[in-house]
Amino acid sequence: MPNSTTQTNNSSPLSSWLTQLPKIELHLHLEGSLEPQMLFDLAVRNNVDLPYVNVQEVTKAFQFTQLQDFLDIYYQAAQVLVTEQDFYDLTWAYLLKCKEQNVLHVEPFFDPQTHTDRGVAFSTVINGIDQALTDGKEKLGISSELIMCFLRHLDEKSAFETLEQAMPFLAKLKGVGLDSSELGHPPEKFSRVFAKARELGLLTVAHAGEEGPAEFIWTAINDLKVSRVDHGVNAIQDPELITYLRQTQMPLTVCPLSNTKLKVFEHMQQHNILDLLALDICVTVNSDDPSYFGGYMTENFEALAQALDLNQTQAIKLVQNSITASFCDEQRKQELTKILNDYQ
Ligand code: HPA
Ligand SMILES: [Zn+2]
Repeated sequence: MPNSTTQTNNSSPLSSWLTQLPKIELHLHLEGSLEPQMLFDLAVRNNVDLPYVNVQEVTKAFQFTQLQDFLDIYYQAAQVLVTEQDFYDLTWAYLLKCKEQNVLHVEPFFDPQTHTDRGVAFSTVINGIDQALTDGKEKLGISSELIMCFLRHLDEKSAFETLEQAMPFLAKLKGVGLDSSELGHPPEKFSRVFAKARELGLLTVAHAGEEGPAEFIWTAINDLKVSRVDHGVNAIQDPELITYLRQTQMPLTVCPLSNTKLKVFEHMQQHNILDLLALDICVTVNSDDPSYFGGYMTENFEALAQALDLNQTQAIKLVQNSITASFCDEQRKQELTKILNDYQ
């Protein structure tokens, strides 16, 4: 156990302990796990023109410092995803990374409108992803639940059309979410489509309080009736909301490296995740868009260890929170809890 002055590095005891720590990921955009090499490989495979000629140029383009600049690049890169095999390969590569980092259960997001709006069939997207998740369960032992996100910069009509397209595939979906540009697009814009999704038996989550105000967290909870808030770090601006989150144990899926890359916090030392944990809020650690933000699950935990002296007790609590907040069944939750307890 490191003391408060211990600096971790990739070969420190804490670092290898964090790599082997059983983990759960609840906030991951599959399109955000598209690594530069796969981006180039798929561009060649599908004959898609990219504005970059090599990995160095991609790295240079990834120097964004706010959500919208990131999203512009993220949507452009997603254009290389065309066939069912592409969506399979993307998802499978993410699952292999999970295996490497002992991530045992995942609840990834995908953005169908990013693909259907350029002519890719909904079935192509979901079948490729679903087949990889099925194989991930069988061959890697990684359990999963899939969440379909609506793009909040698009209108309600487009979200309804997307839900309609999802109807034949409801058995492959656990829930719906809301992502993309937060400012100017409050959760209540999607109250009716979320109500319809709930009627269909889907759970709901929404990005809120990342760049947007605490008010958006309230409306995600009250209007969209979410089971978890994605990001939610701006809850700290509203003491009443903090009390509510503690009393209800409403989970927040926090993404440390994403928040510093997009300047929600200037430096990791200023990140509030451990303050929220100390306040007994159900915070969890997640990677968001790992190929854009500098790391997967282990790197996010490591960043907290380096900047905020995260200790083993806190890390275990963060994973336990993820198990509690997950959408898997009780039996799987018990299995995951046992694996975590055996690790301690
Ligand atoms: O961090 C995010 N915020 C909003 N939308 C997103 N889509 C992918 N990543 C994000
Ligand atoms: Zn996100």
